[in-house]
Amino acid sequence: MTRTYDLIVIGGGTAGNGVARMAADAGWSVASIDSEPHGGTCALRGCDPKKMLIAVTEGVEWAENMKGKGLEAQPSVNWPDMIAFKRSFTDNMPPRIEGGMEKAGIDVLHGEVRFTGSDTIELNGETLTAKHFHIATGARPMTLNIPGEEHLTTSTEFLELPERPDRIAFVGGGFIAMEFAHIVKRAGSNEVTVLEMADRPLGNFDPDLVGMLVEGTEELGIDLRTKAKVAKIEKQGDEFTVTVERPDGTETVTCDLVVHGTGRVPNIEGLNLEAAGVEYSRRGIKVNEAMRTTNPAIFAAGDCADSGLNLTPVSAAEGRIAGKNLLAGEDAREIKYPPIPSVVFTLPMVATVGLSEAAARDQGLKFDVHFEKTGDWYSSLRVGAKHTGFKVLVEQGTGQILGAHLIGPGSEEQINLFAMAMGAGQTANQIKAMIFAYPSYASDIGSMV
Ligand SMILES: Cc1cc2nc3c(=O)[nH]c(=O)nc-3n(C[C@H](O)[C@H](O)[C@H](O)COP(=O)(O)OP(=O)(O)OC[C@H]3O[C@@H](n4cnc5c(N)ncnc54)[C@H](O)[C@@H]3O)c2cc1C
Ligand SMILES: NC(=O)c1ccc[n+]([C@@H]2O[C@H](COP(=O)([O-])OP(=O)(O)OC[C@H]3O[C@@H](n4cnc5c(N)ncnc54)[C@H](O)[C@@H]3O)[C@@H](O)[C@H]2O)c1
Repeated sequence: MTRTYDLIVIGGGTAGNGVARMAADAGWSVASIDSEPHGGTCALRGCDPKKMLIAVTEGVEWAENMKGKGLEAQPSVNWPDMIAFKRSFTDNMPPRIEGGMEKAGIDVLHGEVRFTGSDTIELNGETLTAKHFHIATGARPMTLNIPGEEHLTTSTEFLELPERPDRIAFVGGGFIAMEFAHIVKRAGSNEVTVLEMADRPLGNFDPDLVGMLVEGTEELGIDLRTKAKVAKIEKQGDEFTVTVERPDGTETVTCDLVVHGTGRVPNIEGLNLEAAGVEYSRRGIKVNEAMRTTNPAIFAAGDCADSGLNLTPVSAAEGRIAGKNLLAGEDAREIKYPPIPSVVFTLPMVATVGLSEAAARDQGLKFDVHFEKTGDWYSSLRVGAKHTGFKVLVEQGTGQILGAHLIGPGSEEQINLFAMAMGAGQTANQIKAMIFAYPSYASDIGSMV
C-alpha cells in the first residue's frame, strides 16, 4: 500500500526540520526523511561540533597569550577526549530531534529519496506520495576531478578522527581549511599545510584583515601556501603525497592526511528532480522569492537551493518562508535577507557583514573607511591578543554603515551588533550615542564608526 501525506520533507537539517514542525502543528500529515540520523550538517557535522573542538583549543590559545602574565599552566590537547566531548553533544541530537518530531505526530523515516513522479518518491523500494514536498538536502563536498581525489578526507570524517594526525594538508584555504588547520595545529600537530589556489585565503573576507589573520596563522606555525593549486594526490602505504602547481613550478607535500576544503555544492544529483518537474542549475534548485520551485507543489530551501548564502541562519530563514507559504497555499511571503553576518572561527576570528570595500567602490558609493589595528586597545591588551583590528565603511552624508569587517576576540558577537544596527538603519552617530556595558567588546563599537 502506498503511504500518502500532506507534506514530505526531504532532509532533516536546519532548512527542513522547522518546516516539518510548522506543518505538523497545523494538523497536516507529515513525513520527514533523512538518509542519516536527523540533525543535518550544522548540528552533527558542521558548526556546532566544530565549535566544541574550538572551545578546547581556545584553552591553548588563552594560555599562550597569557604566558608571562601570571598564568603558568601550559595545557595540551588530548584528541580522543576532545572528540568524546564533541560526541557528548552530537550523539544526543538525533534522538532529541527525532523524538520531538514523533511527539509532534511526524513520521520520521530514513533512506535515500528519489522522485519517481511529480507527487511520488521512492524510499527503500517503497512508493510514498504527498500533496506537497519540501526539499532541504543541503550540500556536499565538491568534486575536484583530480587524480587521487578518493584519498581526500571530508570535513565530516575530520570531525570524527579517532587520533590526531601529525602531518596534515588542507586542500583549499576557505572556511573549513582555515578553521580546521587552527584546531589541529593548536591540538599539537607538527606539520599543518594549507594549500590555496588563489592569491589569498578566504577570498570573501576583507584583504587587510585576512592579511592580519595570515600573520597570526603563520606565527602559529601553519604553512600557508597561496597560488598553490592541488593537482594530484598519491598514496604510498600510510603516507600521501600532494602535488601542487605554483607559479614557479610544481611542489609536493608529504603528509598523513589530506582534507577537502575546496567548497561545497548542492546535494541534489540523486533526487531525480527531472521526474518531479523541478528545475535546477549548478547553483542548486531553482526557487522564487517564496522558496517555491518550478513545480508549484514543491518548495526548497537551504544549501540545496540556488538562493542565499550557505550558512545555517540563512537556511533557517528560508525554511521559515517556505513553511509559511506552504501553509498559506499561496506565495504570501517573500524571502528578504537582512545584512547577513558571517564569521571564520579561527583564533583570531574574522567577521564580516555588509559590503566589502571593493564592492562599495564598484557601486560608486561615497564613504569613509575607518581602518585600524587595535593591538594597543585595552580589550586586546587585557587578553594578550595581537592580531586585532577593524574596517568599517561609513557612507558620507547619510552616516549609514555600509560594511563592517572585524578581527580579534569578541568579533563574533560585535558583528551581530553591527548587523542589528545596519538592519535597523542606525547611523554611525546613533551607534556612538549608545551606552554599552564597560569593559566589554561591545563597548569598542562606538570607537569603530
Ligand atoms: C564543517 C562545516 C562547518 C560549518 N560551520 C558553519 C558555521 O560555523 N556557521 C554557519 O552558519 N554555517 C556553517 N556551515 C554551513 C551550515 O552547516 C549549512 O549552511 C547548513 O547546515 C545547511 O542546512 P541545510 O538544512 O540546508 O542542509 P543540511 O543541514 O546539510 O541538511 C541536509 C540533510 O539532507 C540529507 N539528505 C541529503 N540528500 C538526501 C536524500 N537524497 N534523501 C534523504 N536525505 C538526504 C542529509 O543527510 C542532511 O542531513 C558549516 C558547514 C560545514 C560543512
Ligand atoms: N564559519 C562558517 O560559517 C563556515 C565554516 C565552514 C564551512 N562553511 C560553509 O561551508 C562551505 C564550504 O567551505 P569550504 O571551506 O570547503 O569552501 P570555501 O568556498 O570557503 O573555500 C574553498 C577554497 O578552496 C580553494 N580551492 C578550490 N579548488 C582548489 C584547488 N584545486 N587547490 C587549492 N585550492 C582550491 C578556493 O579558491 C577557495 O578559497 C562554505 O562556503 C560555507 O558556506 C561555513
